[in-house]
Amino acid sequence: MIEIEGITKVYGDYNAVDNVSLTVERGELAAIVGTSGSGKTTLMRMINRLVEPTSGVIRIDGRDNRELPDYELRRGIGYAIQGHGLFPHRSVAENIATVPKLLGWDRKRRDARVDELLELFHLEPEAFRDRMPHELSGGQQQRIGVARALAAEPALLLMDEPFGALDPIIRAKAQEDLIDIQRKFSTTVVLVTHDMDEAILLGHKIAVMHEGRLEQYAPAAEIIADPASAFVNELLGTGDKAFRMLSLEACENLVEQGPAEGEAIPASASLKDALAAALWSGRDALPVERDDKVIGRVTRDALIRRAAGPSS
Ligand SMILES: Nc1ncnc2c1ncn2[C@@H]1O[C@H](COP(=O)(O)OP(=O)(O)OP(=O)(O)O)[C@@H](O)[C@H]1O
Repeated sequence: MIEIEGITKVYGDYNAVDNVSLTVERGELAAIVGTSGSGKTTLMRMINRLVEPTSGVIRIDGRDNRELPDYELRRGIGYAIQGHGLFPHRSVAENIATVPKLLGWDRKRRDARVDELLELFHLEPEAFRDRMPHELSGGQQQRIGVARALAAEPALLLMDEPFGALDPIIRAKAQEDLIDIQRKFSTTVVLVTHDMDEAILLGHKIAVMHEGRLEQYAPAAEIIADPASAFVNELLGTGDKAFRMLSLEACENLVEQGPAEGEAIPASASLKDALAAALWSGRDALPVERDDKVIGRVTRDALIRRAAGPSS
């Protein structure tokens, strides 16, 4: 659990982060979102003390993060950044094993962990462990960057725009990987992004920053239905709200019995994807399937009704 209490960072006479308080529960993913220069990165870097706060306290699992020397604190916290930051003259395996080595893990344990992580990120260990970073694609480098951050099984992972530079397809894959890994290991994650769609997809809670202040900290559904300020509303984009609402729910929540023709949609697909498929294929209803078996249908009318805001 991370408790941020009244944290402020002043540069000159400018409050880059202004009296922010929020708590991230253990095993939760908090997405910090906001415009450029709103203080997202500064706030996150105060958690692992890459930036020292001007005032306020940050506690990690109940302990003030100033109790440990900063290098020791950072060994216990995974950190992944945009552009991955891999060591160019170290192999993939050496990069991933950086923190385990500092922590004194023996060779056998390090090698096993490297292979385990490569497999987790769908990179064949035999083919990848001895490559150098320049022998990888951008998307592969990015995955190695995240694997390195996870290597010592940190309970806490900080990610600063980790998928910012990826193309949309690789980005979607990397986001799925993160969701799987976060669930599997119950890692507490703080992720900085300027992309509201990414925040809604990944965040159990979303922190909206504006000019150093925290405008709202709440689950996505609450932020969409009840934005705390004009700025939050603007960031959500009024025109996109209906679709954002639909993106939060899976088809299985809207399944009904009845006829439907054509290609089925998976029960785990979002309502937004279902509406898109219905509109694109001109169908009034889509079959919904789970484990290759049709379990019912979703209708276009029901999807449209579900997209209506709270005031309608
Ligand atoms: N070391 C520094 N010295 C002076 N000002 C700084 C320093 N680091 C950040 N700032 C300022 O603090 C403000 C917040 O910066 P920060 O990097 O936290 O924003 P951000 O929300 O992460 O932005 P972006 O999305 O563009 O990365 C900015 O106005 C920035 O110029």
